[in-house]
Amino acid sequence: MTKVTLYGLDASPPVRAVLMTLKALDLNYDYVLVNILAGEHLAPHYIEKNPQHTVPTLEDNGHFLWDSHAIMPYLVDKYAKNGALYPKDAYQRAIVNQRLHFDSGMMFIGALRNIVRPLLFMNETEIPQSRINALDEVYGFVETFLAENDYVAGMELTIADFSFVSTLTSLETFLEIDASKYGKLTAWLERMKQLPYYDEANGSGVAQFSGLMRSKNFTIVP
Ligand SMILES: N[C@@H](CCC(=O)N[C@@H](CS)C(=O)NCC(=O)O)C(=O)O
Repeated sequence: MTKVTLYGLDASPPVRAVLMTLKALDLNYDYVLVNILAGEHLAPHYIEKNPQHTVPTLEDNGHFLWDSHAIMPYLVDKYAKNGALYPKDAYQRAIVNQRLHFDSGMMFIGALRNIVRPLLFMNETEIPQSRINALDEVYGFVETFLAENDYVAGMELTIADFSFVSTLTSLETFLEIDASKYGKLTAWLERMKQLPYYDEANGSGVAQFSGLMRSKNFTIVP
């Protein structure tokens, strides 16, 4: 029987995106905690697996792969009974890829990491308002993606939804999603929360993330 190993911790958004994929595919997996807050990702045995020392990392049959945006397509291509989560049609797949790049570059690095890294690793407690404004811009883009779609890359659930929901629910720690302004985004979030594996794969981890951030007693400054 197939068994893969995921290295990570629940507070990490890209780890949660991979957890949602594993659950959606109903795959057997081992989960190895890598506590990046305690520096465990810098241990030589972890760097041997992933020299970029990020979480998540996937181990499959002696092979190592990192970056959630590479891991999720791999899992679907290799293990899904059907390709719905990562469509085979070239155009549909390209749309999913575009969304994955949007998450990777604009939402995760451009918006979230810009806020989180100084709080967690540089002992800063003030967040410039301009970084919060970047979140509003992101919410606006996602609202546009959802204008005529039930899910972020079309009418069907895909791995792009897993990336988006893990990042967006984390961004909410810093800027609430205003339902009157972002109706489609709010409705999609509710749809995602109905998934049977949502709480286990994303809900509890995002609560940990949010608690950790709030423990830094940050303030937003002009
Ligand atoms: N694009 C990567 C981002 C991975 C990432 O930056 N993870 C953070 C935790 S959320 C991390 O491992 N930080 C520790 C480090 O960069 O050394 C992905 O989607 O997997």
